[in-house]
Amino acid sequence: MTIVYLVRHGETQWNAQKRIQGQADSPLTEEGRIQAKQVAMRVKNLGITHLISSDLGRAVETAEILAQVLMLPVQTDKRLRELDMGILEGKCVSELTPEEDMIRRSPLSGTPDARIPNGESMQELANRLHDAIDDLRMLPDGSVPLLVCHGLALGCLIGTVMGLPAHAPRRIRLRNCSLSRIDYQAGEWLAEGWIVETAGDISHLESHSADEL
Ligand SMILES: O=C(O)[C@@H](CO)OP(=O)(O)O
Repeated sequence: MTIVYLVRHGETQWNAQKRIQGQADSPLTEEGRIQAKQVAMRVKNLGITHLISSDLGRAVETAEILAQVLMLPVQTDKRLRELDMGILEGKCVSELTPEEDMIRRSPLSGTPDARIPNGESMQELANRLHDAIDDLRMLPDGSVPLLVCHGLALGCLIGTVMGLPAHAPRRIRLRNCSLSRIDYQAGEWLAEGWIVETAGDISHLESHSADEL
């Protein structure tokens, strides 16, 4: 069985301002760095063997804090990036026009093939994420990778592992530095494939952690 831990990056300046990042970026806040240290302590004794991060700065910054505790190098994989949110990246949610807000919600509200102009669809996001996790099955036996990734990306990954379509409305909360786990099971009793063990656990965080936009 392959075990994969999933961590959403720590709080960023734009998360705190409710400004849309997507594949744009902003640095962690002080709170975000504290969250990263707390999740690092949580996973310290879980036998993590590989630390793989989205190549966006906020994920790498979180992964580097984990790396100091886990004493592992950080590898990056651009397939773990957040949903490309096209023309809305850099905008504050509170400043969106009603039309822009409708566009923002469209990929998250059950509309197949919806995409923010110049962005990507949830199915395209799901495809690259599943390619990334399927590659993890090629790691040597006993490997336990931890991925540092993003809110919409992890929500889509967990939803699709559970059999929901990529465009299904979001029904899971993934706060900054929440911890999730998926396993690849190949036993006789249960359907072969990825299964969700834990999603969105924040019991290791000592103060407020923000939900996604
Ligand atoms: O891109 C963003 O602004 C948010 C969307 O939820 O994602 P994350 O902060 O997890 O990268």
